[in-house]
Amino acid sequence: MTLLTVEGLRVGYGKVEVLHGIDVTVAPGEIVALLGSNGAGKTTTLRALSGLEPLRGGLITLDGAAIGGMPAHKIAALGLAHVPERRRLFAPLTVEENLKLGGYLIRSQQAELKRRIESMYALFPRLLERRLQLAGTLSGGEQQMVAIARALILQPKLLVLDEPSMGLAPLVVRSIFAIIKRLRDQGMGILLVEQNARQTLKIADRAYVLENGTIMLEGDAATLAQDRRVQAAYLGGAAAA
Ligand SMILES: Nc1ncnc2c1ncn2[C@@H]1O[C@H](COP(=O)(O)OP(=O)(O)OP(=O)(O)O)[C@@H](O)[C@H]1O
Repeated sequence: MTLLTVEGLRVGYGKVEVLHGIDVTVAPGEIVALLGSNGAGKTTTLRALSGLEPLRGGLITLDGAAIGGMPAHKIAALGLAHVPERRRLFAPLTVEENLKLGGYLIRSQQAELKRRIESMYALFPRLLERRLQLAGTLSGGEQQMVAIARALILQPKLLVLDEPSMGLAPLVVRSIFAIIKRLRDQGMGILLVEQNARQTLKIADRAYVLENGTIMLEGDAATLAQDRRVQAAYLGGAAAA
């Protein structure tokens, strides 16, 4: 069964086409990595899936619903949650206020929203300790936890994450990746954009390598980690440990 199907996705900015017809699938309970160097089109792909960039061509299906071209809030309501690059929290608001904003689509159901926020504190106990702290004063790792928790409030089927490890210490990256694995094990589909190819290929089930808006390689993550082209371009030339 496929949760997300992307076929022939084309996106551009002005006169420049950035994605030249890419195909991606994600199954429930699967971590799929999207790797590629700077400017390859990874962020653009995630933004197009979430309805934040208009499509120039292609089909996107989420759990059987054609979502390509829908407005972002409708796509979110159908079960796709996006954790954007650099987290984009509301810095002058508290942790809890940020989580409440994540639940905007269920804001009329106060008891349910409260229950879901409590479940986020169970997943990220650190956020319970910091619930009244302003998001802008949190550490980078704590901010990433808020960004993920905020996306999870709507109980998505598919979570797309844009470089969650960016700027974080290795220990913090490990704990964020452990949470991502846990979500996968609960049946969520995960599409993960990362520059940190070595660690990402260790937790991913499958991966795609995007270069200049085209998928150059795809396959199961363990096989790609052994691929000489992937090792040369993304793993510093060394065999993946
Ligand atoms: N708003 C925009 N307007 C014009 N060009 C853009 C815009 N956003 C991205 N681009 C261009 O589209 C291309 C793909 O960018 P994108 O951010 O998707 O790449 P990326 O793979 O996520 O790179 P990085 O790893 O550096 O974040 C780049 O050439 C970039 O300059």
